[in-house]
Amino acid sequence: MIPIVTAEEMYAIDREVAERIGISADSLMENAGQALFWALKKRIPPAAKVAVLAGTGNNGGDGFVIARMLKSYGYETDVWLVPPKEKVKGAARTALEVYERSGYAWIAYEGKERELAALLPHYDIIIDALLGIGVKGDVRPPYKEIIEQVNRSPAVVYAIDVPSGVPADGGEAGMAVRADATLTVQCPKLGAYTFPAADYYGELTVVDIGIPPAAVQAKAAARFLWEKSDVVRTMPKRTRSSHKGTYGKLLIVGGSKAMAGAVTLAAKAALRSGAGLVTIAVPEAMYEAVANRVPEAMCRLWPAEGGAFAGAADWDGLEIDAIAVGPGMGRTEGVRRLVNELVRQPVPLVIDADALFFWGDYAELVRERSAPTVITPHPGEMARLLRRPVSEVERDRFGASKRLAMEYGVYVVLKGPYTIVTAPDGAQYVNATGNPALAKGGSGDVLTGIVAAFLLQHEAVQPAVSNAVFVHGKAADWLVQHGHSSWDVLASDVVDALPAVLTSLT
Ligand SMILES: NC(=O)C1=CN([C@@H]2O[C@H](COP(=O)(O)OP(=O)(O)OC[C@H]3O[C@@H](n4cnc5c(N)ncnc54)[C@H](O)[C@@H]3O)[C@@H](O)[C@H]2O)[C@@H](O)CC1
Ligand SMILES: [K+]
Repeated sequence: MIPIVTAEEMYAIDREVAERIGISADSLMENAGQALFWALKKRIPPAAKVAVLAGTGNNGGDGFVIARMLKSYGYETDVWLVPPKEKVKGAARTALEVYERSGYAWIAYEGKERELAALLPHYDIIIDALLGIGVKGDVRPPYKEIIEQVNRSPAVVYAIDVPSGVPADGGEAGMAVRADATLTVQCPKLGAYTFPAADYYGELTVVDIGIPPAAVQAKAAARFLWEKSDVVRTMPKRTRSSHKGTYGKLLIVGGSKAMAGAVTLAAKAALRSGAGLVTIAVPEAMYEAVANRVPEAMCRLWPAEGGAFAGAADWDGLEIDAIAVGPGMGRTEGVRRLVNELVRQPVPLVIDADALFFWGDYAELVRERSAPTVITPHPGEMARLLRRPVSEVERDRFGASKRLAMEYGVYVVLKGPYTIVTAPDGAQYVNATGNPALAKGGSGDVLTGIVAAFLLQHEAVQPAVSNAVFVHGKAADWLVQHGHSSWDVLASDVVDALPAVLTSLT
């Protein structure tokens, strides 16, 4: 799990490292520049013509350490310092002076503006060390003009820490570097996972500069990238002595005449994800539509009214270990009553799609539940739950998820690129698998099935949910790597790709 931080947390970590642990700011910058250089060296061909663009702050300081190493290793490198030298202070000043004493020259941008503009299109590589996490507001001249020219240049652009001009914590970027790749220092910043900021990053690489984990833990909120190694570590093993009961009895409640496929997709996904026994409960009017679609699942017909649930459940002889409710069930009065009843059941519960529509009715009941509750809203549904505009949710996905999870004691899965799983204690886990192939009806139903199945098989809820989100995204990634485009993938293809993904995780 790689910690993800805000700019404020990163500064607090730096202070902790300098003041309590005793690694000076100068040493830290030297370590950072060295580590960044080795990461760049793997990517820069020996004959490349390189430009390092350095700004006023410590981001520019990183640039000078990198530039010194590039020169020492024989790379043809021009180093442009944007501000007048006297403006460079602290650790960045040290890095600049060490560079000079190593016998290397730099070019002052002031007075040579036209020269840089003429040269930028001719570099093979541009290293963007203009502005880091200290950027405030819209980028001012002369950075604005330089960034414009960088973005027009055909060179490969590597951004140091963050693409210059992009707010570290996310949000609108005015003028900002559009990097081919970003090498971020020690911890990715929130903006790397928040759109539109994330669009500027290109491929993200985290470069460890040797900050002790204790310093990060002391100063950063519990917010992590959930990676493949975390999935492999936490996926439950299936034992030889197991039987179908070991893996749980899942009830999936959903469907209406207008939306027959959702519930069968969820059921198939749950079975493919290892659920022991799956029963689907659908309005009785839907028998034709679901019968034998998933022969491995059992089917319950509950009272219907106008093609949707009438509101009554039938628990007769039904044994269940978890419930998933929502896929394709519509938003009728009957559905409202039924969802209210399901929330009262003392088993783990996944609430999705139309069942979330009635959140206002049963949110207080959810707060009192003793079994875990997982809700899986997309940003539009999330906005409704919070009674806020969607744009506000999109700007602050981390904050919005955390408020909801902590207020109601639920696990929140805020869907979208970089789905965030938030636990009731506020800890957050970001998923980086998935691609635009998932932007299609049915994707959410598949996810609900996987989440519910994993809940039944994992000891702890958060790994179950995060693993489900990871696997769901990975299945879509597998498809586009194996003959599919991101246009053609169907939700049922995602289910069919689960075997390939699951075998790669054990
Ligand atoms: N000890 C540390 O603090 C470390 C910092 N590191 C690097 O230092 C960076 C942070 O350093 P700083 O805090 O100096 O921040 P920056 O390097 O982002 O520089 C901030 C400076 O840029 C200028 N600026 C701010 N907003 C601007 C705008 N809108 N338009 C034009 N100019 C603007 C101001 O002069 C400001 O002082 C990180 O991103 C990382 O690259 C790394 O070296 C690791 C260690
Ligand atoms: K930068």
